[in-house]
Amino acid sequence: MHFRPFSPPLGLRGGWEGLAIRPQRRSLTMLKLCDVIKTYDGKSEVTALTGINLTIGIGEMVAIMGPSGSGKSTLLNLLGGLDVPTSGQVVVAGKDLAKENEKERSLFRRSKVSYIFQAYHLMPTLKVSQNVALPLHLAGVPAGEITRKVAQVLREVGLEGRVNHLPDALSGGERQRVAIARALVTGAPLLLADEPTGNLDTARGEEILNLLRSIHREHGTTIVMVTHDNHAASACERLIKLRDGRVEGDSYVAGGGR
Ligand SMILES: Nc1ncnc2c1ncn2[C@@H]1O[C@H](COP(=O)(O)OP(=O)(O)OP(=O)(O)O)[C@@H](O)[C@H]1O
Repeated sequence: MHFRPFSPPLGLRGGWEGLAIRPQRRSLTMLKLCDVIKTYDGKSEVTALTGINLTIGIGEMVAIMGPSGSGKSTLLNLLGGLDVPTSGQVVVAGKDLAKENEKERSLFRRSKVSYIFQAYHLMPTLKVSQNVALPLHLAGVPAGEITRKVAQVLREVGLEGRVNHLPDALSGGERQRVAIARALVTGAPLLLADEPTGNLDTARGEEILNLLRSIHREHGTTIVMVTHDNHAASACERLIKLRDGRVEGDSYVAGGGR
């Protein structure tokens, strides 16, 4: 991978915010973290994140890497509103999530954030089309609209021939494509991915990365992906490295995200 150092060029002393490969989107902020600290209470207190400051623009595709225990999952949980910081601010799509109650955060998550995971997390007793339809049913979308949207996203991920299969009858790559279709169907502007290629062989992993890149390009979805894999990270435009709960590096990837 070739990284461009993450420092503003002359004339952009205010920072990267506003600098754009596609300026109409990048000038707007999707995620902003200010002085974020996250500690977990237990027998002894663990500080998982310590003083994170980060801005991610609308339409960016970002990889988060770091050793085990460096705080990647904790960060992803905060970005998705699944957890709140111990102190500091996490603003997602203009909303300070710590100021919302659990019900408001849950409604916010449903419309703005979608997830994919290493282990797919599909409902084993539901067919492909039913798995993909689930978030729309939960949101009370009318049946006709659900049928149309599900067919559309299944076409987009190349699974139109698998609508009536159960997850068990699919390959790992196909299961991840179902999970991506389920993420896509709500039209959420932020997609959080936790090791999305972690269970796949190289070829299947490449297909998933290509699909994510295409979603990012076609829909302008902001994608934040935790990964241990350098190759997966190079599919992104920007790499944020965590170590010991801090941002150790933040750089743009030459040719990433294309
Ligand atoms: N619910 C929790 N309670 C207590 N400590 C936790 C909890 N979740 C995470 N931690 C601790 O916080 C630190 C950061 O954990 P986190 O899971 O965010 O790291 P990670 O970079 O995602 O690790 P991995 O790559 O192994 O998944 C670790 O020291 C972990 O043990």
